[in-house]
Amino acid sequence: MGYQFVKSAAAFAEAKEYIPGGVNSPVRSFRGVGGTPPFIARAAGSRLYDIDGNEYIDYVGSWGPMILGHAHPAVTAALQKAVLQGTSYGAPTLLETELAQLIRLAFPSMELVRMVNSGTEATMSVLRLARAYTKRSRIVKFVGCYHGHHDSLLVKAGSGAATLGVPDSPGVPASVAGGTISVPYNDADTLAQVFAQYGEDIAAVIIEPVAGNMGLVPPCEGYLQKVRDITSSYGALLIFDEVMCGFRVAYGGAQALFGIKPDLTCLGKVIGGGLPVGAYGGRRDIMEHIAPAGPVYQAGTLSGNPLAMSAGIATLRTLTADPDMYRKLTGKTAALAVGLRNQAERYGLSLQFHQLGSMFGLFFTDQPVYDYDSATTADTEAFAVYFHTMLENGIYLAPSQFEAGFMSAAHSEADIAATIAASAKAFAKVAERNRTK
Ligand SMILES: N[C@H](C=O)CCC(=O)O
Repeated sequence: MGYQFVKSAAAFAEAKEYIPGGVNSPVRSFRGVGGTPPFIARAAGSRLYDIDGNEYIDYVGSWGPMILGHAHPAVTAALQKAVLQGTSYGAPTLLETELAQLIRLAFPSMELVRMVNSGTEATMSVLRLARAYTKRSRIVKFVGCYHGHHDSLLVKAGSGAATLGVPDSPGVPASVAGGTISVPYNDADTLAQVFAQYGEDIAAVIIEPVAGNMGLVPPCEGYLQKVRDITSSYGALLIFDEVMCGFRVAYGGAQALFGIKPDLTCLGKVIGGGLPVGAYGGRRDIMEHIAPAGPVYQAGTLSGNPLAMSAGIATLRTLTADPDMYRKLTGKTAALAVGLRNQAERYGLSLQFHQLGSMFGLFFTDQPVYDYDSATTADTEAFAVYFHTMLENGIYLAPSQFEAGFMSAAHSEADIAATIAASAKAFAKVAERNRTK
């Protein structure tokens, strides 16, 4: 008997009566691949369990935060301890300073750190800061990079927006979007041209240094240094959005991996251990413009929430307790990459498989993928066939090839072998579909 989604289908129908599209974030609806999203009942280690009783090896990891796996004992113990002491105070705690210290140890460029509640909030706040600090108005972003859903950055966005084909959402005022210039990722020449034209009015460049929201697209060699040089020469700030790749491609994120020092950095996901959190930080002279140290207003009732801080601290301390943690994460992800590539080759499929640290991405195209346009040469129908075959064989992937996959410390060699075996079946189906279409 294969996987059944009877209870999930009923739950989805009921959810649509109360929640727009039945979900609280569009990508969860499976709109890009079709079908019913499994409603999840619980998770442990590398596994998800849905309300129909199906079990999955999970490579979504709640879209990145679950680097230790689900319900890791260190995280659940920290949460159990914290919850008994109250869930929110709206007042300073020692936990906030402790997490800020851990973040600065990992990301020395973040001399001061402000906690917020999501990655969107971090990128939204950091743009206000950049505009205030530089007294300039324009922002540059990269086509296909996604920095959350606030107005200034929901312009040529990746993630759910690209998946759904609505890169510019209705409701984003033209006057706001007009202040954001979008340029292709991995193309330093176009960035230089934009600066030649608008450089005196560009407050900041915001970039996912490893683009995880158009699938996984790493920077070309030397590219980030060029972006750093261009921004510095015009006095614009360089903002690394490491919400996704921070603590993923290396403990110190892309800035440690590639040796580039941004002026400001945004974090989220891993630093909350699965609870809602975000953070931004950077050069002290810039961050001291944030209220109450300075005049740039930004606030939050739940910012620095003790549960989120506790889960984040437990996660970062567990990550550093094992000196071999990142070598193992990278090794497992590489083993998955090799296995998938071999299976794809066996079925005569041309795929682009990218991997960096514990992140990976897979594109059904024979073209090299280095930016949004090349990513969208990928065959989304082939991906949908692959995705559903994987799901029905117990492998839970992001329901879009324009989203990265994530390995966790909890994934075992047996999990990886099972994933490669399921991929053989899925690639066979894609090859069959290609023959008959
Ligand atoms: N790519 C998005 C965030 O990282 C996926 C999560 C979402 O949109 O719900």
